[in-house]
Amino acid sequence: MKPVVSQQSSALTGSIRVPGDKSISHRALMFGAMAVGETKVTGLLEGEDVLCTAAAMRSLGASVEQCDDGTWVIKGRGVGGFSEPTGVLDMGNSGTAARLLMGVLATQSFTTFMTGDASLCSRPMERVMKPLRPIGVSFVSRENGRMPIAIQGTSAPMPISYELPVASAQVKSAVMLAGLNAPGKTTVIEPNPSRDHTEKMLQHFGAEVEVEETDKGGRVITLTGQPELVARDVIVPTDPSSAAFPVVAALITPGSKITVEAVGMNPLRTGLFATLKEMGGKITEENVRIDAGEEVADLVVEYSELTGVTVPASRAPSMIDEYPVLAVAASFAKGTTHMEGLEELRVKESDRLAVVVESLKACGVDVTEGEDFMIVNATGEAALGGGEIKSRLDHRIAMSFIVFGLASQKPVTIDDGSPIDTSFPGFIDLMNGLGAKIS
Ligand SMILES: O=C(O)C1=C[C@@H](OP(=O)(O)O)[C@@H](O)[C@H](O)C1
Ligand SMILES: C=C(OP(=O)(O)O)C(=O)O
Repeated sequence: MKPVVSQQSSALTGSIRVPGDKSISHRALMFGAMAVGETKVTGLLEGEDVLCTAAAMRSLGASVEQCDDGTWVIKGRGVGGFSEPTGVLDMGNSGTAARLLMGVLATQSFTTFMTGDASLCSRPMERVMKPLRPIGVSFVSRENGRMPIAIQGTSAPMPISYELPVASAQVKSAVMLAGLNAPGKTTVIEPNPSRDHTEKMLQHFGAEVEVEETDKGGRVITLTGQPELVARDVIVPTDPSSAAFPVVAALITPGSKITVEAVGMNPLRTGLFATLKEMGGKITEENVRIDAGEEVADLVVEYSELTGVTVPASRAPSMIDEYPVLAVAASFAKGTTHMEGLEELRVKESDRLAVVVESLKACGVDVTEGEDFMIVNATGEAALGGGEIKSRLDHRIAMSFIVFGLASQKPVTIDDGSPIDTSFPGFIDLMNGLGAKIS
């Protein structure tokens, strides 16, 4: 346990760069390990979640090394070429690592055992097992589809077509990764588009992936199986989900003006920035460019008097990990912020809906919890603070309430800041470099 105290800070100023994108980093390691040749990755997030993926790839027979200049080099095994690991794969705290790997392992003709920490072992895996079974794989899990699990991969995979019942890039990616090693075409239909890093990066590695928009705003993704993936260099952009914390911190801490450089601006990831602008947040995108196929911009952010808004459910997939920190921004805004379509928050590292509501209440905020919505009422004055927050193995809860404490009247205490290392190593030092008072 690493307790953290966050105190009212004077204006945040300066320029920072947050670490690499977590979603893209996992995929770069996995796809590099399935490609033929040597893949070089720059800007990889060296957070615990991604390091679990690196360790899993090594256990499956790929070579994954970090060079002195910070580049990661992966020597891949080909799409169906992994070897049976001798031990249990430990995916730590990472839902993305576990679920994407279940897709990869579904078509490897051996049995893999997989586990994770207490948070990951409480998260639903049936959502991935259900579409994968018709491909030919079988699973043994704890009750209710919880990890640890055993994955008995098939040597004769069948391609499938699957319509996602929830907007989940992890489920979409698991099906696509299983389809990679099946003959013929695998199709995933998503009613509401989720992050498209798997589609983009598989194309980058030479796979045939077609994406069609439907009349109703959904997407049909078709992958042609059994391509030879060819090693490619990957430049990982910085993570908009990590940029979210300094951005909200600057918006709510009076007098602040900061620049967050080279933020990944994939349109399926930027729902939070759109929402904060609607609330009156002064966020300017400068130097907008395309870096290695992903959109990137420098964000200049100034303290702003925010106003409450209604955030529609349709926006949830593009900001699914950002609701905890949006709820913090809403606590310093004038009026009511109504967030809808939040059912997926209940199955993240913690039940983020319940934990955010409980933590906001501990900090004196007027908040209402519904089955799939949250309403925050605030006056626009500095929120009270003073709460003692339990981070519950959830990095985003820890960082969100550290940000809260920077602008609240009383300090906020977090019982354990160590989960932050899963996605944002160096977070506290980076924030303190801007003038934050976090100890
Ligand atoms: O595919 C990904 O990289 C991710 C997808 C999202 O999860 P779901 O697929 O469960 O929505 C997100 O919450 C997670 O942080 C990363
Ligand atoms: C939900 C998250 O990640 P994962 O599902 O990979 O654990 C997150 O980073 O907020």
